[in-house]
Amino acid sequence: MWYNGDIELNCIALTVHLIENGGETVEERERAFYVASEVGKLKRVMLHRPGRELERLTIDNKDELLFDDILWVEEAQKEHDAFADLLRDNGVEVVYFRNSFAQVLRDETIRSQVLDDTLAMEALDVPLGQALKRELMDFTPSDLADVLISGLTKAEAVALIGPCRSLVLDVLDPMAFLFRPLPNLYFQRDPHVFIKDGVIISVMNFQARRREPLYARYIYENHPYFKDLKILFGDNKNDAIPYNVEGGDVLVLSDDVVAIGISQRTTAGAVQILGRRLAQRVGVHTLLAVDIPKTRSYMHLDTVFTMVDRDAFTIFPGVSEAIRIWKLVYDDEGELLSLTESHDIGASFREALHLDAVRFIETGGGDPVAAARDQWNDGTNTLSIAPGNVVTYRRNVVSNRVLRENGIKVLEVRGAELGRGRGGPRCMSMPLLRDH
Ligand SMILES: NC(=[NH2+])NCCC[C@H](N)C(=O)O
Repeated sequence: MWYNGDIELNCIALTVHLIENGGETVEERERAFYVASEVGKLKRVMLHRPGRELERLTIDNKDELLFDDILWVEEAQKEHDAFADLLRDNGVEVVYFRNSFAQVLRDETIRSQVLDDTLAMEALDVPLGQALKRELMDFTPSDLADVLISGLTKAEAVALIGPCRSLVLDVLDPMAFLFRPLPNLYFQRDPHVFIKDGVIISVMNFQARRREPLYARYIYENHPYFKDLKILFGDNKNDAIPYNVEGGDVLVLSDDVVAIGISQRTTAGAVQILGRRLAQRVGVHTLLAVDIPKTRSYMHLDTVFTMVDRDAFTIFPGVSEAIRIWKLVYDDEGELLSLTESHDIGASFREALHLDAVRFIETGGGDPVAAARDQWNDGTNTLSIAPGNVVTYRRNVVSNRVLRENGIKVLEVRGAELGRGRGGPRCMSMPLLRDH
């Protein structure tokens, strides 16, 4: 079963243990969320099962919506369900974004604010916006979540509100969107990322994904399950373009070290603000800023570099020469104590992780053609579910073999359709709870 309906999250027991503490019995709740590692045993993850939003893709809009092809939706759903089942079979609890969103939409005030924010992001005229809002307010929370995710065309809007005197409506084709679909939502890694007991709500680089973090923020600010969560970025009006940051660029290496890519999607300015906030709010004092080429095929750091074991990373060799890396160290107040460029990636990671050595396992096993093919199909985008145990797409035959030859346990999932959106198992999952 992939879909647990509206009860999910409410019924994830926040287990209450009664523990003895100096003779006194106190309650301790099991943590609902905490991430201080890239590879510690994965316990809970947020996913989004791709839905009707993918049926909106056409050859004309796919580029703007950040896709390279038109997906066979049913097949993508089957692949995604198999991915979720594999995680469950390995002891990971799966929480669905859509359900959490539907739960916060039960509250009428929140429904109204979400609709105001959604409509304000599109240039609609006021009477049209108001007419739409009136209708959408009457949707069930679950239906409203679906419409907000799958978008609304002019034809659908007209069917909903009836005739409306509006220039905006008149100029649009029937199939044009009044608000856009969110087909990239199944890449859950990007709009939000947990670091310890905090979350970065991303500022997305492209218009096509800007409503994803907006809806995530409503969940984090209102869902009782996320009570006491610290918001690290994205909750004030200055955390906005051009201070972009996307979750695919963030690697939580330990409870004191985070690596962030400077990429097509994340700017150095945002990285520096984040460095200060991470030190002040969640006690992460070291930040490794990793500058990578700014192109679509390497859109995020996790497309060229992921951690597969406590001392091992997989890396796309095509960029290793181009990578530049800086270490930023902060004090508890968020003062920047030092900023140093390093010319040796291995040494930076070894030192930051307090290890004697780190291993780099090359995508494609040193063959440049296999490496480029596998990187494009997310062969470097591995999801660790335990130290030395990763989930990858089956299609990356060479890279999977090389990982195994290096002692990594590889669990494969089909990604023939899912991969056409340019994201792999890591992009599709957002860890909420991991062991250290
Ligand atoms: N963490 C990642 N690498 N995410 C991949 C996201 C792919 C998506 N189509 C986009 O362009 O935004």
